[in-house]
Amino acid sequence: MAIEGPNGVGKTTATTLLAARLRERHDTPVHQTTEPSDTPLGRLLRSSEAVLTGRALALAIAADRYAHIENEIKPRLDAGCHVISDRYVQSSLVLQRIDGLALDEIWGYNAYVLAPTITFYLEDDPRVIRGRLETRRKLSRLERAGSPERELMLYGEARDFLRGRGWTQEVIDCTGMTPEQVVAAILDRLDTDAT
Ligand SMILES: Nc1ncnc2c1ncn2[C@@H]1O[C@H](COP(=O)(O)OP(=O)(O)O)[C@@H](O)[C@H]1O
Ligand SMILES: Cc1cn([C@H]2C[C@H](O)[C@@H](COP(=O)(O)OP(=O)(O)O)O2)c(=O)[nH]c1=O
Repeated sequence: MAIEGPNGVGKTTATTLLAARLRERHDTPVHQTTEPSDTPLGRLLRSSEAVLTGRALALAIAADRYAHIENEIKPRLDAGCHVISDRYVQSSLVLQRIDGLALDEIWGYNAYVLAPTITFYLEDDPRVIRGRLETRRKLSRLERAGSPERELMLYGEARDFLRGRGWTQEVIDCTGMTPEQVVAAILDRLDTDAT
């Protein structure tokens, strides 16, 4: 499954907590991962954002994603793990648009990825998200170029786009929720699907 949403909404917090709660509940192993991937290529991308922009970044991010799927996600799924990714294709459908690309072009680079069983989109009041970003010491180039309002809007468009392609998606309205409550809402939805 994938956890998505604007910078600062709480993706990493929720992904980590969700992995912990799933580990407590199930015998099935849980693998927590992130994009860009935790590999030399992923780390290179994170440190190159000033010089890697637009189409070059979109292609490099897509290459990292395909390698992530082949080398990490698929083998874990084949071994029977639950895999939770903090960011996935939808991040490209939002961030690469902020970087000047059209949705169709970005999708063209990502069209062969493995569709998640479900994607959770975290949303919150943009003022709350902005308040959190202001406490970060250093914002990335794309964090500075975008805004919580714009990212929320573009995530909505990404969702419409993927709905047309049959992807299973769920919005979690995190307004006023603690991380535990956010994860409880995700687990509720997973339990509903399981019954
Ligand atoms: N539900 C929440 N309520 C209050 N603060 C939160 C919540 N979720 C995350 N945070 C805090 O907000 C900040 C950004 O969270 P993070 O998980 O890093 O966001 P993201 O991965 O989406 O950029 C962190 O300081 C985190 O502790
Ligand atoms: C996953 C993904 C990341 N990125 C970029 C945005 C950021 O500059 C960088 C790192 O992502 P980000 O999640 O913001 O990093 P961190 O975990 O350090 O907060 O990768 C894209 O441009 N497109 C993508 O699809």
